[in-house]
Parts: sequence; structure tokens; C-alpha cells
Amino acid sequence: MLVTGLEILKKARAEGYGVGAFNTNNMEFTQAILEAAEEMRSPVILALSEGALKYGGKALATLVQELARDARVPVAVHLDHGSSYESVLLALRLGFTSVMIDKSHEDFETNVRETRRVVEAAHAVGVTVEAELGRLAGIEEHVAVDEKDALLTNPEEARIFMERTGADYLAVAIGTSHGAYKGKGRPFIDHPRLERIAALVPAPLVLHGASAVPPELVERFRAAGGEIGEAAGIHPEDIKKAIALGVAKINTDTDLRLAFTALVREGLNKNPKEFDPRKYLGPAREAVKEVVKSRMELFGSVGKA
Ligand SMILES: O=C(COP(=O)(O)O)N(O)CCCCO
Ligand code: NA
Ligand SMILES: [Zn+2]
Repeated sequence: MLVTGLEILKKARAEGYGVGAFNTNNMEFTQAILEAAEEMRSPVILALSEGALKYGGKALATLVQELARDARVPVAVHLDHGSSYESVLLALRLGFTSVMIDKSHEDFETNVRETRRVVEAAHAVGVTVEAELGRLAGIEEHVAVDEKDALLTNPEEARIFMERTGADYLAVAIGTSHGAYKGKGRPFIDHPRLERIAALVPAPLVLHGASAVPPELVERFRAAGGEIGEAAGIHPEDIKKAIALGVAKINTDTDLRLAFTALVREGLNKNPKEFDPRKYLGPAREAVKEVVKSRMELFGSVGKA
């Protein structure tokens, strides 16, 4: 059933588990994510970026809404990285039940002002809001403290930010970053900083750039002809620790993309004569579903629906 993001995330933080926010751009990803959620009896967040909406348009938004409504587990339909007030209004008009306004690259006062404006509009129509404070950036452990403070989320600022904006959940920067390369070896995650943020911010916390980029998946992608440079994701133990400290929403996109693309490549390589898309998109859909199920097990959301 279709619910707001806060309805899912408030319970998750209170009960100490995480809920996956999985990005989708098409029918197969959407089906894979929802089938995994139903099989695992797990709440789930379907995340559409502005790029996804540009790519899939009303067809994608309608498909996502309909399938979310029909799902037998709680589902929120979420705008990922909304870049402007107008973009958020479009998502609200399309029936999204959660929206992110990402003004983390602006100065503090601008972020507060723009976020508060979105909160007023979203709350007026019963939709909940994710905001972001701090700069997503993979940083090495030895990086100077002042540089870390310039990049990562400042706990005291976070408290003030949430009080002044009324946002419902907060994306924090504690060392993760988007994409398939998140830092040398095991990326440094600033758990002590997260602990201080969580002590001052009772709202559910959000972790972006949380994909694991598992070596076996990277190898499978390469073996099927994919080309990718140095790859490193977030260690599962660092995810579990972050959840125990207050992270309730965990964004996963890269792992799904790698799995889907590896299987499409394998499908095309296996039978050059094949030109029925279902023959190579179907197995790719299954691979995405398996990744989503394993993420739900890691996050502890299995059986929480
Ligand atoms: O935080 C994330 C995903 O992080 P990851 O790249 O670790 O899967 N997202 O917000 C997804 C970004 C989609 C637009 O590129
Ligand atoms: Na988001
Ligand atoms: Zn993100």
C-alpha cells in the first residue's frame, strides 16, 4: 500500500532497522524491487531521480504509483535529489509520497530557506520531506579535521537545521559518496560523528552512497565485457553500525545497475542470435531482485511490513 516516507522511516528508526530506498528508471527495476519487498515482507521506498522522471516521464510515474498502491507491503514513492522547488511540485503533482530537496551545496541559510519552502508545500498535501546537510564525499581517514568539518555534517548545525526547516528526515554526510568508487580499500565512515548527530536529531537519518559494490558483482560485470576502473563500496558492517546509530533510510542504486547490466551483457553474449528483449531483460530483472533481497536482509527490514 502507498504510504508516506515518514510513516515507514519513523518506525524503522524507533525499532532500530533500516529500510532500502532503491532507485528505479523502468518497469523491470520497479517489479524487481516490489517483488523482493513482498517476498521478504519488508517495507520499501521506490526512489525516482529527476533523471528517471526525464527518462520515463508520466508512464514511469504512473506505473510506479499503480504498483506501489497494489503492493501488499508499505511502499513510499520518493523523489531522489530534488534540485528545485519546481521539481518537487511536479513530484507532488504526480502523487509522490516522499520528496527530497537537496540544497546541500548551498550555504546554510539558503539551504534552510529553500528546504523550509518545500516542507510547507509538501506538508500542505500530506507528503513528507528529506533534506540534506553536508557534502557527500569519500574522504580518507587521515584527512585533516577541519577539512572533514567542511565536508561532513556538523551535528550542532544539523539540530538547528531540522528545527528551523521542519524537514522529516535528514541525509547526512559521514564519508559515503555516490557511484562505484567510494574510496581506497574500505571507505572511512565517521561513526562517532553519526552518533553525535543522532543524539541531537531525533528524526530518521538517511545514508546516501551506500552501495556495497561487491567484488563478485564487479567481476561478473567485467567478465561479461563491462569495463570499470577501481571499485569500492561501503562495507556491510559499516552499514549495520550506521543503522544501529540511527540511520533509517539507505539509498542503493549502483549495486542494482551493476547487477542488471552484467546480466544483460551475459544474455546478449550467450546467444548472438537472440533478439527477444524478454530473454535478456528477464534474467536481469531477477538479478536486481536478488540484490534487493540481500540488502533488505542486511538492513534488518525483513518481516517488518
Ligand atoms: O545515494 C544514492 C545511491 O548511492 P550508490 O551510488 O551508492 O548506490 N542515490 O541517491 C542514487 C543516485 C541516483 C542518481 O544518480
Ligand atoms: Na533520497
Ligand atoms: Zn544520493
